[in-house]
Amino acid sequence: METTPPFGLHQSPTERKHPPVTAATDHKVTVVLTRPLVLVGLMGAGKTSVGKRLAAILNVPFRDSDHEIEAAAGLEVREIFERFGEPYFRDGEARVIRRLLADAPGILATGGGAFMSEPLRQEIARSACSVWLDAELDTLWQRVKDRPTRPLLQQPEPRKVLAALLESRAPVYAGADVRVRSEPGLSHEQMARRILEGVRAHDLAHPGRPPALEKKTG
Ligand SMILES: Nc1ncnc2c1ncn2[C@@H]1O[C@H](COP(=O)(O)OP(=O)(O)O)[C@@H](O)[C@H]1O
Ligand SMILES: O=C(O)C1=C[C@@H](OP(=O)(O)O)[C@@H](O)[C@H](O)C1
Ligand SMILES: [Mg+2]
Repeated sequence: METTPPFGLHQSPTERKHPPVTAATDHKVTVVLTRPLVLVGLMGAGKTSVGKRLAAILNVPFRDSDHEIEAAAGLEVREIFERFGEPYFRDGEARVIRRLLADAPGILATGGGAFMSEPLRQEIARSACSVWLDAELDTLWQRVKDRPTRPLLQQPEPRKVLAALLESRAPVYAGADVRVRSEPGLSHEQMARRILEGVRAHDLAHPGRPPALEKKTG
């Protein structure tokens, strides 16, 4: 069983406006998150729960756009949909994500619909590294079916709704920088470590861009 983080983390000097945040150290190697990791994917993919685990491993801030919207509105996502409608929610979601993208680099879990916005995708591409948590319909359904919190699924035949969303959104999620498959049986911890591997592989494959995870020794 893995018990130690893959590496410690120090925020390095970057061009961001926020000061460095000192984080866990591990051995002599430190790693700096130079831009946010933005988790995208359908409801139930694990953006919120795996994202929290990932942030804990890296000892960086965790933010969830749904949570931020709820805190700002003083209402649950379901209530915002009911009282003000989806377009109102999407406006708030875009505003919140823009704000969080400008924040100190950390893990940002988005709501499953956020990445459908072309302008937001462009902003995420400029200032972050996006990671698609890609799970099969059966896996997603098992995870969301008993919860009343997702307004898009509070209708007849919710599994069909989820299937249709997966079909229409998957090609858009596929535009994320990194794709990590969420297979049944993989724990949150294993998923978080897969994400780190994926981001490192993406960094190596794109030497022209500063890496999202910068390794430092000493
Ligand atoms: N890899 C995983 N292993 C086990 N359970 C998971 C995994 N990923 C997500 N879950 C569970 O599925 C449910 C939905 O996950 P959540 O993180 O809220 O997804 P999202 O934010 O993408 O909608 C939660 O109960 C969560 O604990
Ligand atoms: O897919 C979507 O459009 C939505 C996903 C939800 O977040 P999760 O993906 O975290 O469940 C939440 O933002 C809202 O219910 C709409
Ligand atoms: Mg979530």
